[in-house]
Amino acid sequence: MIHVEEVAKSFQGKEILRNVSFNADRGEVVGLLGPNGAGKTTIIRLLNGVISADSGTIRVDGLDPHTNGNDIRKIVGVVTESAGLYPEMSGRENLLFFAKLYNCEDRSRIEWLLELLGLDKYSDKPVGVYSTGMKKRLAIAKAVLHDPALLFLDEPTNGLDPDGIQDVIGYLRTLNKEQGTTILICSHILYQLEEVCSSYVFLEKGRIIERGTLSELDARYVDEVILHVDTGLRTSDNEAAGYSYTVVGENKLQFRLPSKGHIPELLRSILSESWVHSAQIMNNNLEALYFEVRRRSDES
Ligand SMILES: Nc1ncnc2c1ncn2[C@@H]1O[C@H](COP(=O)(O)OP(=O)(O)OP(=O)(O)O)[C@@H](O)[C@H]1O
Repeated sequence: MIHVEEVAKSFQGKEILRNVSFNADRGEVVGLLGPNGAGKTTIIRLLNGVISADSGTIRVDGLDPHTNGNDIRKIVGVVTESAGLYPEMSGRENLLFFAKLYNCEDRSRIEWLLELLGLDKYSDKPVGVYSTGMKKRLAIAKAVLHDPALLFLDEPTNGLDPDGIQDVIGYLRTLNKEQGTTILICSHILYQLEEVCSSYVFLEKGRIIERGTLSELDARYVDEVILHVDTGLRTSDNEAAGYSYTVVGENKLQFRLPSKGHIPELLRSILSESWVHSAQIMNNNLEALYFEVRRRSDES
């Protein structure tokens, strides 16, 4: 669905993207993760045909954004920081206005989207009084009015509280599952969206430093397992089943194990002495992997 190969882009002689290559298959949710200024928004603008690449190949559903920008914009929805909503108009009026503008007026879809995004109760209120989260949700509704096959989201969780983030994750997951929408999400705090992404592309200073699914990244980057066990166990030598531990909180022990294969043996041993309420691997979530990928990239 998205094919990017060896793309380069400079602004005023300054290289912003270099040798950028990645793919997204139909129905995938890809997270594009990188710090401020890495070039994430520039990639969205290239994919959407708003700007052109200096070199390399870009295809969106087989189309070249440089020459087929208008066709691409028919099948793509974009959610950016500036949603371009009219504050004096209600949520419903905004959606109706843009649906007419885009030539896709479908009142039942507008009502469905207002309900899906939890805005039906506020649909008659002016957007000027909406909270940041409500505006963000309305921006998503606006972007998918024409039922796009592809959705690009630039920092969709900026300014949202934890409830708002959970809501956005839920809506994106529904759109992906129910409509089969392929989604590209750009963020510098993407680990909030870990539950919705199927794979990740890591961008740093305009270069792709890593890509893969969470389990592929886990296999590549997690050499030892840092395990936190919530247990009543205490031993005089700070060891359990031959593994040493450090106490990192009330009833919380931290073990460093050579691999996941050692976890059952360790837990069996602890359980024979005391209770265990939980055991959690701390270094294989997206946040931990993100920092590890960047650390190793800095070293090389
Ligand atoms: N039109 C432009 N003219 C000149 N420089 C630009 C232009 N657009 C982007 N840049 C520069 O390109 C770099 C990458 O910008 P971009 O907005 O793509 O980064 P980003 O990864 O989306 O960052 P953020 O997380 O802050 O949104 C920045 O240094 C930015 O100043």
